[in-house]
Amino acid sequence: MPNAKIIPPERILPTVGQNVGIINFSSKVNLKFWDVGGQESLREMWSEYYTNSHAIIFVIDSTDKDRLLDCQKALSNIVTDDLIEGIPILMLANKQDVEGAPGKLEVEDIKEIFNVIAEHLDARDSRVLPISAKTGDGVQQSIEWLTLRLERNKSNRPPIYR
Ligand SMILES: Nc1nc2c(ncn2[C@@H]2O[C@H](COP(=O)(O)OP(=O)(O)OP(=O)(O)O)[C@@H](O)[C@H]2O)c(=O)[nH]1
Ligand SMILES: [Mg+2]
Repeated sequence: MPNAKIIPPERILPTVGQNVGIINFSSKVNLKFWDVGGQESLREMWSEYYTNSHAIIFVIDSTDKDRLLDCQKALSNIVTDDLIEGIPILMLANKQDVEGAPGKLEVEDIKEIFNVIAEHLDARDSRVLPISAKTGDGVQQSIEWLTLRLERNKSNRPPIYR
């Protein structure tokens, strides 16, 4: 994103509380993000956010095959919660910049696995997109996808006007 703040990798620590960020997507649309921790012990807090969320972004480490099953379980728990009924879910296959890691998953494989979970979501929009948080590749497209879905889901979850 052109106006995004870059945080040096050595300053990124596991999230324990929450990080809040705002992206001014256009003159009319501001997106507010709550970045919450993914550690097992912190997951029970996720549902606290559901009623006030307009979308969920689920970030997957594409270089870590061993944690895929864990990701699947976590995502299944999210999508079966009634509190998020109808809201778009974007799954990001992150770390696409890493070449040739032994445990790396192809985006196609990630899509296949996560689409099986997403199939259970009635009319809800969901998508797996490749990104690199490090290089920024794919981030713009992901935000565009999401913004379009938020627009579509406006009557179900109206935006907050300020
Ligand atoms: N190469 C590469 N490294 C990344 C990328 N995204 C994150 N990392 C690195 O991966 C490590 C973990 O990143 P975090 O952002 O802490 O991961 P997280 O999913 O937020 O972890 P929790 O806060 O515990 O949920 C850090 O060392 C990051 O610098 C990426 O796209 N490419
Ligand atoms: Mg984090």
